[in-house]
Amino acid sequence: MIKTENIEKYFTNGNEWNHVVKNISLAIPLTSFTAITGKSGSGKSTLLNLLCGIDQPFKGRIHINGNDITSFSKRKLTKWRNAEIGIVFQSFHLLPSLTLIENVMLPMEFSSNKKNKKSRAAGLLQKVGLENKANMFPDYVSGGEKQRAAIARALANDPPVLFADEPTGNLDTENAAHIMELFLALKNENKTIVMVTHDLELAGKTDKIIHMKDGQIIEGPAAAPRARGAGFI
Ligand SMILES: Nc1ncnc2c1ncn2[C@@H]1O[C@H](COP(=O)(O)OP(=O)(O)OP(=O)(O)O)[C@@H](O)[C@H]1O
Repeated sequence: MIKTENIEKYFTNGNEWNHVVKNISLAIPLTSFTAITGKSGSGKSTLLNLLCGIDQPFKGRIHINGNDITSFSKRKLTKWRNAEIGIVFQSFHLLPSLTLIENVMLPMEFSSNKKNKKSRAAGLLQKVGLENKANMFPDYVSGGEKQRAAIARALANDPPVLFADEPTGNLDTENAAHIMELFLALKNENKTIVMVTHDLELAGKTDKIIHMKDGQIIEGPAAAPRARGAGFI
């Protein structure tokens, strides 16, 4: 279960405070696929960054699979992130000086399991359909291929939970559909996926939509018929 209790986030520009996440309590069950939608500036990425421990709430608690990540030290949080979650970004964040397979192997370097890194990374690239591009550098593959490599990297340490921030934002419709197929397949392999997206059509393919407005969750577009109870508490 991914659970937040009354989380709050403010940003300041030095003069005034911007209340970006307002007292959000939510619960997302494991092995579900949830979309976070809402207008630009509504707080989607900020909420996602809090859920994956990239950022800290000003107030409130965040529990991921029984871990209160808001109680973790920086060091523990980094270790937890590397082992327990995968993150996919809109702009891929691949290291340009490493080949695709080296990018996928990178998180394994910081894991307790360093065995068979290359064959595990090759298996992940095969899973995302990039077995023939393993030795290419990111600058020489397409946007869709970069994102598939980024997903393979997010899966490097076989985390139960994947967070994705606008993973299809830089892709055309066909590539976006391919990325969605991958996420849906991963959900069927019992991964828990939380994805920020502007795209209501893509969001409609998930189990549940969490709709944000002005830092709060509001009742949004209907969830897909196979919704499995992700929601608010
Ligand atoms: N690091 C930061 N410092 C200051 N303000 C920030 C920071 N990050 C986000 N904000 C502000 O918080 C608000 C919410 O931003 P956020 O990126 O979470 O929105 P969003 O819904 O993801 O928007 P978009 O769809 O455009 O990415 C915005 O007003 C933004 O300017």
